[in-house]
Amino acid sequence: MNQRPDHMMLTARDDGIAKGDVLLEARNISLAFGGVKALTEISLNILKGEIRAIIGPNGAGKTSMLNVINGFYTPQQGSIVFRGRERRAMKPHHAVGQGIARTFQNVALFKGMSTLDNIMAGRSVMMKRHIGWQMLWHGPALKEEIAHREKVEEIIDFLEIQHIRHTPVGKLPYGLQKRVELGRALAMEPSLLLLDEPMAGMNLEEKEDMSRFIIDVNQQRGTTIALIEHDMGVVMDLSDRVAVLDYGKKIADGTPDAVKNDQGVIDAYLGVPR
Ligand SMILES: Nc1ncnc2c1ncn2[C@@H]1O[C@H](COP(=O)(O)OP(=O)(O)OP(=O)(O)O)[C@@H](O)[C@H]1O
Repeated sequence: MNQRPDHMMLTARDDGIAKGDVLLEARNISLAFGGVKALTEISLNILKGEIRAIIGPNGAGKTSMLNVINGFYTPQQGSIVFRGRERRAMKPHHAVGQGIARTFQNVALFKGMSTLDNIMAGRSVMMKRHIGWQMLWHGPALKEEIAHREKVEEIIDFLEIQHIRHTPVGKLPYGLQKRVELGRALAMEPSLLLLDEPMAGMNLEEKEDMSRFIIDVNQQRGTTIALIEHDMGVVMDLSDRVAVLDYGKKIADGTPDAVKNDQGVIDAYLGVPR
Protein backbone atom coordinates (compact mmCIF):
# COMPACT_ATOMS: atom_id res chain seq x y z
CA MET A 1 0.00 0.00 0.00
CA ASN A 2 1.21 3.54 -0.72
CA GLN A 3 2.41 5.94 1.91
CA ARG A 4 -0.25 8.33 3.17
CA PRO A 5 -0.12 11.79 1.60
CA ASP A 6 1.74 14.27 3.82
CA HIS A 7 -0.95 16.89 3.44
CA MET A 8 -3.45 14.91 5.55
CA MET A 9 -4.85 17.74 7.60
CA LEU A 10 -8.13 16.24 8.71
CA THR A 11 -8.27 15.66 12.42
CA ALA A 12 -10.86 14.48 14.88
CA ARG A 13 -13.11 17.17 16.25
CA ASP A 14 -11.68 18.76 19.39
CA ASP A 15 -13.76 17.34 22.22
CA GLY A 16 -11.78 18.92 25.05
CA ILE A 17 -10.80 15.53 26.47
CA ALA A 18 -7.13 14.72 27.04
CA LYS A 19 -5.64 11.56 25.52
CA GLY A 20 -6.12 8.64 27.89
CA ASP A 21 -9.00 10.23 29.82
CA VAL A 22 -12.51 8.78 29.68
CA LEU A 23 -14.29 9.99 26.53
CA LEU A 24 -17.41 7.86 26.92
CA GLU A 25 -18.75 5.86 29.81
CA ALA A 26 -21.67 3.44 29.67
CA ARG A 27 -23.13 3.09 33.15
CA ASN A 28 -25.10 0.03 34.12
CA ILE A 29 -26.93 -0.30 30.79
CA SER A 30 -29.86 -2.72 30.53
CA LEU A 31 -31.88 -3.09 27.35
CA ALA A 32 -34.66 -5.58 26.59
CA PHE A 33 -36.86 -6.23 23.58
CA GLY A 34 -40.01 -7.72 25.08
CA GLY A 35 -38.76 -10.78 26.91
CA VAL A 36 -35.32 -10.75 25.23
CA LYS A 37 -32.64 -9.25 27.44
CA ALA A 38 -30.17 -7.83 24.90
CA LEU A 39 -28.00 -6.08 27.53
CA THR A 40 -27.87 -6.63 31.26
CA GLU A 41 -26.17 -4.10 33.55
CA ILE A 42 -23.29 -3.35 31.20
CA SER A 43 -20.71 -0.82 32.29
CA LEU A 44 -17.72 0.01 30.15
CA ASN A 45 -15.71 3.03 29.18
CA ILE A 46 -13.87 4.24 26.10
CA LEU A 47 -10.70 6.25 26.60
CA LYS A 48 -9.74 9.16 24.38
CA GLY A 49 -7.36 8.02 21.65
CA GLU A 50 -7.77 4.27 22.04
CA ILE A 51 -9.04 1.54 19.76
CA ARG A 52 -11.62 -0.31 21.80
CA ALA A 53 -13.15 -3.59 20.69
CA ILE A 54 -16.42 -5.19 21.73
CA ILE A 55 -16.51 -8.90 20.95
CA GLY A 56 -18.69 -11.91 21.69
CA PRO A 57 -20.75 -14.65 20.06
CA ASN A 58 -23.72 -13.98 17.76
CA GLY A 59 -26.58 -12.39 19.65
CA ALA A 60 -24.33 -11.37 22.57
CA GLY A 61 -25.53 -7.75 22.40
CA LYS A 62 -22.64 -6.04 20.61
CA THR A 63 -24.67 -4.15 18.00
CA SER A 64 -27.26 -3.29 20.64
CA MET A 65 -24.46 -1.69 22.66
CA LEU A 66 -23.35 0.44 19.70
CA ASN A 67 -26.97 1.39 19.13
CA VAL A 68 -27.29 2.55 22.73
CA ILE A 69 -24.05 4.55 22.44
CA ASN A 70 -25.23 6.46 19.38
CA GLY A 71 -28.84 6.89 20.45
CA PHE A 72 -30.56 4.36 18.14
CA TYR A 73 -31.82 2.55 21.23
CA THR A 74 -32.78 4.02 24.59
CA PRO A 75 -31.96 1.58 27.40
CA GLN A 76 -34.55 0.84 30.09
CA GLN A 77 -31.81 1.32 32.67
CA GLY A 78 -28.51 3.14 32.86
CA SER A 79 -26.99 6.12 31.14
CA ILE A 80 -24.23 7.23 28.80
CA VAL A 81 -21.73 9.88 29.76
CA PHE A 82 -20.06 11.40 26.71
CA ARG A 83 -17.46 14.15 27.05
CA GLY A 84 -18.52 14.54 30.68
CA ARG A 85 -22.24 14.97 29.94
CA GLU A 86 -24.69 12.34 31.13
CA ARG A 87 -27.78 11.39 29.13
CA ARG A 88 -30.46 8.73 29.21
CA ALA A 89 -31.80 9.15 25.71
CA MET A 90 -30.45 10.80 22.59
CA LYS A 91 -31.50 10.95 18.97
CA PRO A 92 -28.98 9.57 16.45
CA HIS A 93 -28.65 12.93 14.68
CA HIS A 94 -27.70 14.52 18.00
CA ALA A 95 -24.98 11.87 18.35
CA VAL A 96 -23.52 13.00 15.03
CA GLY A 97 -23.76 16.63 16.13
CA GLN A 98 -21.84 15.76 19.28
CA GLY A 99 -19.10 13.95 17.39
CA ILE A 100 -20.18 10.28 17.29
CA ALA A 101 -20.30 8.69 13.82
CA ARG A 102 -20.70 5.06 12.84
CA THR A 103 -20.66 2.50 10.08
CA PHE A 104 -23.04 -0.44 9.86
CA GLN A 105 -22.76 -4.23 9.79
CA ASN A 106 -24.38 -4.25 6.35
CA VAL A 107 -23.14 -1.34 4.29
CA ALA A 108 -25.68 1.49 4.42
CA LEU A 109 -24.77 3.76 1.52
CA PHE A 110 -26.85 5.43 -1.19
CA LYS A 111 -26.19 2.74 -3.81
CA GLY A 112 -27.14 4.79 -6.88
CA MET A 113 -24.98 7.74 -5.86
CA SER A 114 -21.25 8.09 -6.56
CA THR A 115 -18.49 7.67 -4.01
CA LEU A 116 -18.01 11.44 -3.98
CA ASP A 117 -21.70 12.16 -3.40
CA ASN A 118 -21.96 9.59 -0.62
CA ILE A 119 -19.05 11.17 1.21
CA MET A 120 -20.48 14.65 0.58
CA ALA A 121 -23.74 13.38 2.10
CA GLY A 122 -21.78 12.56 5.27
CA ARG A 123 -20.27 16.01 5.15
CA SER A 124 -23.65 17.68 4.75
CA VAL A 125 -24.36 17.23 8.46
CA MET A 126 -21.57 19.75 9.05
CA MET A 127 -22.85 22.30 6.56
CA LYS A 128 -24.37 25.18 8.43
CA ARG A 129 -25.95 27.17 5.68
CA HIS A 130 -29.39 26.45 4.40
CA ILE A 131 -29.55 24.53 1.14
CA GLY A 132 -31.62 27.28 -0.49
CA TRP A 133 -28.94 29.78 0.35
CA GLN A 134 -26.31 27.47 -1.08
CA MET A 135 -28.17 27.35 -4.35
CA LEU A 136 -27.56 31.07 -4.74
CA TRP A 137 -23.98 29.93 -5.23
CA HIS A 138 -22.05 32.99 -4.18
CA GLY A 139 -20.54 34.70 -1.19
CA PRO A 140 -20.22 32.82 2.11
CA ALA A 141 -22.22 29.84 0.85
CA LEU A 142 -19.80 29.25 -2.00
CA LYS A 143 -16.79 29.56 0.32
CA GLU A 144 -18.32 27.07 2.68
CA GLU A 145 -19.11 24.67 -0.14
CA ILE A 146 -15.50 24.85 -1.37
CA ALA A 147 -14.13 24.23 2.12
CA HIS A 148 -16.35 21.15 2.51
CA ARG A 149 -15.33 19.88 -0.91
CA GLU A 150 -11.67 20.20 0.10
CA LYS A 151 -12.26 18.11 3.21
CA VAL A 152 -14.01 15.47 1.15
CA GLU A 153 -11.15 15.43 -1.36
CA GLU A 154 -8.70 14.88 1.50
CA ILE A 155 -10.71 11.89 2.64
CA ILE A 156 -10.78 10.49 -0.90
CA ASP A 157 -6.97 10.84 -1.09
CA PHE A 158 -6.52 9.38 2.36
CA LEU A 159 -8.60 6.30 1.57
CA GLU A 160 -7.02 5.93 -1.88
CA ILE A 161 -10.33 5.88 -3.70
CA GLN A 162 -9.68 8.56 -6.34
CA HIS A 163 -10.21 6.01 -9.12
CA ILE A 164 -13.80 5.31 -8.00
CA ARG A 165 -14.85 8.84 -7.13
CA HIS A 166 -17.57 8.93 -9.82
CA THR A 167 -18.61 5.27 -9.67
CA PRO A 168 -22.07 4.52 -8.25
CA VAL A 169 -21.27 2.68 -5.01
CA GLY A 170 -23.72 -0.12 -5.79
CA LYS A 171 -21.36 -1.16 -8.60
CA LEU A 172 -18.29 -1.40 -6.36
CA PRO A 173 -16.92 -4.59 -4.82
CA TYR A 174 -17.96 -5.02 -1.21
CA GLY A 175 -14.53 -4.19 0.25
CA LEU A 176 -14.52 -0.81 -1.51
CA GLN A 177 -18.09 -0.10 -0.42
CA LYS A 178 -16.95 -0.59 3.18
CA ARG A 179 -14.12 1.87 2.53
CA VAL A 180 -16.53 4.45 1.11
CA GLU A 181 -18.74 3.99 4.16
CA LEU A 182 -15.72 4.68 6.35
CA GLY A 183 -15.13 7.80 4.26
CA ARG A 184 -18.67 8.98 4.83
CA ALA A 185 -18.27 8.55 8.60
CA LEU A 186 -14.90 10.37 8.52
CA ALA A 187 -16.52 13.27 6.68
CA MET A 188 -18.40 13.99 9.91
CA GLU A 189 -15.02 14.51 11.63
CA PRO A 190 -16.07 12.39 14.58
CA SER A 191 -14.22 12.33 17.85
CA LEU A 192 -15.66 8.85 18.42
CA LEU A 193 -16.00 6.51 15.48
CA LEU A 194 -18.09 3.35 15.89
CA LEU A 195 -17.38 0.55 13.40
CA ASP A 196 -19.79 -2.39 13.24
CA GLU A 197 -17.89 -5.34 11.74
CA PRO A 198 -15.61 -3.33 9.44
CA MET A 199 -13.99 -6.50 8.04
CA ALA A 200 -17.13 -8.57 7.46
CA GLY A 201 -17.23 -10.18 4.01
CA MET A 202 -13.71 -9.07 3.10
CA ASN A 203 -10.84 -11.09 1.68
CA LEU A 204 -7.43 -11.09 3.34
CA GLU A 205 -6.02 -8.21 1.30
CA GLU A 206 -9.08 -6.06 1.89
CA LYS A 207 -8.85 -6.79 5.61
CA GLU A 208 -5.20 -5.74 5.67
CA ASP A 209 -6.07 -2.50 3.87
CA MET A 210 -8.96 -1.76 6.21
CA SER A 211 -6.78 -2.49 9.27
CA ARG A 212 -4.21 -0.01 7.99
CA PHE A 213 -6.87 2.66 7.46
CA ILE A 214 -8.29 2.12 10.94
CA ILE A 215 -4.84 2.46 12.51
CA ASP A 216 -4.09 5.58 10.45
CA VAL A 217 -7.41 7.19 11.33
CA ASN A 218 -6.64 6.54 14.98
CA GLN A 219 -2.99 7.61 14.92
CA GLN A 220 -2.94 10.40 12.35
CA ARG A 221 -6.30 11.98 13.07
CA GLY A 222 -6.46 11.20 16.78
CA THR A 223 -9.90 9.64 16.37
CA THR A 224 -11.07 7.35 19.16
CA ILE A 225 -12.48 4.14 17.71
CA ALA A 226 -14.82 1.49 19.10
CA LEU A 227 -15.35 -1.54 16.91
CA ILE A 228 -17.22 -4.80 16.80
CA GLU A 229 -15.44 -7.54 14.89
CA HIS A 230 -15.54 -11.32 14.66
CA ASP A 231 -12.08 -11.74 13.12
CA MET A 232 -10.04 -12.36 16.25
CA GLY A 233 -6.69 -11.87 14.51
CA VAL A 234 -7.77 -8.36 13.54
CA VAL A 235 -9.25 -7.57 16.95
CA MET A 236 -6.20 -8.67 18.88
CA ASP A 237 -3.83 -6.83 16.51
CA LEU A 238 -5.71 -3.55 16.38
CA SER A 239 -7.19 -3.03 19.81
CA ASP A 240 -5.85 -1.42 22.93
CA ARG A 241 -8.62 -2.94 25.06
CA VAL A 242 -11.32 -5.51 24.47
CA ALA A 243 -14.69 -5.93 26.21
CA VAL A 244 -16.35 -9.33 25.85
CA LEU A 245 -20.13 -9.80 25.92
CA ASP A 246 -22.00 -13.06 26.22
CA TYR A 247 -25.80 -13.34 26.43
CA GLY A 248 -25.99 -9.59 27.05
CA LYS A 249 -23.57 -9.63 29.98
CA LYS A 250 -20.00 -8.40 30.12
CA ILE A 251 -17.80 -11.38 30.99
CA ALA A 252 -14.35 -9.83 30.53
CA ASP A 253 -12.66 -6.51 29.84
CA GLY A 254 -8.96 -5.85 29.41
CA THR A 255 -5.95 -5.94 27.12
CA PRO A 256 -6.03 -8.34 24.15
CA ASP A 257 -3.57 -10.66 25.94
CA ALA A 258 -5.60 -10.74 29.14
CA VAL A 259 -8.83 -11.42 27.25
CA LYS A 260 -7.25 -14.10 25.03
CA ASN A 261 -6.13 -16.02 28.08
CA ASP A 262 -9.30 -15.60 30.12
CA GLN A 263 -10.84 -19.04 30.58
CA GLY A 264 -14.39 -17.62 30.70
CA VAL A 265 -13.84 -15.98 27.30
CA ILE A 266 -12.25 -19.12 25.90
CA ASP A 267 -15.23 -21.19 27.04
CA ALA A 268 -17.88 -18.75 25.83
CA TYR A 269 -16.39 -17.55 22.59
CA LEU A 270 -12.85 -18.30 21.53
CA GLY A 271 -13.37 -22.03 21.76
CA VAL A 272 -9.79 -23.08 22.48
CA PRO A 273 -9.73 -26.28 24.53
CA ARG A 274 -8.55 -26.16 28.13
N1 LIG B 1 -34.63 -4.51 17.26
C1 LIG B 1 -34.66 -5.68 17.90
N2 LIG B 1 -35.83 -6.28 18.22
C2 LIG B 1 -35.87 -7.45 18.88
N3 LIG B 1 -34.79 -8.10 19.32
C3 LIG B 1 -33.59 -7.56 19.04
C4 LIG B 1 -33.45 -6.32 18.33
N4 LIG B 1 -32.13 -6.02 18.21
C5 LIG B 1 -31.48 -7.04 18.82
N5 LIG B 1 -32.35 -7.95 19.32
C6 LIG B 1 -32.00 -9.16 20.07
O1 LIG B 1 -31.07 -8.77 21.09
C7 LIG B 1 -30.04 -9.75 21.21
C8 LIG B 1 -28.70 -9.09 20.95
O2 LIG B 1 -28.61 -8.79 19.55
P1 LIG B 1 -27.40 -7.97 18.91
O3 LIG B 1 -27.72 -7.78 17.48
O4 LIG B 1 -27.10 -6.79 19.71
O5 LIG B 1 -26.21 -9.05 19.06
P2 LIG B 1 -24.79 -9.07 18.39
O6 LIG B 1 -23.82 -9.46 19.44
O7 LIG B 1 -24.54 -7.80 17.67
O8 LIG B 1 -24.95 -10.26 17.34
P3 LIG B 1 -24.24 -10.50 15.90
O9 LIG B 1 -22.81 -10.83 16.17
O10 LIG B 1 -25.00 -11.68 15.37
O11 LIG B 1 -24.44 -9.27 15.09
C9 LIG B 1 -30.37 -10.87 20.25
O12 LIG B 1 -31.08 -11.87 20.95
C10 LIG B 1 -31.25 -10.18 19.22
O13 LIG B 1 -32.14 -11.11 18.62
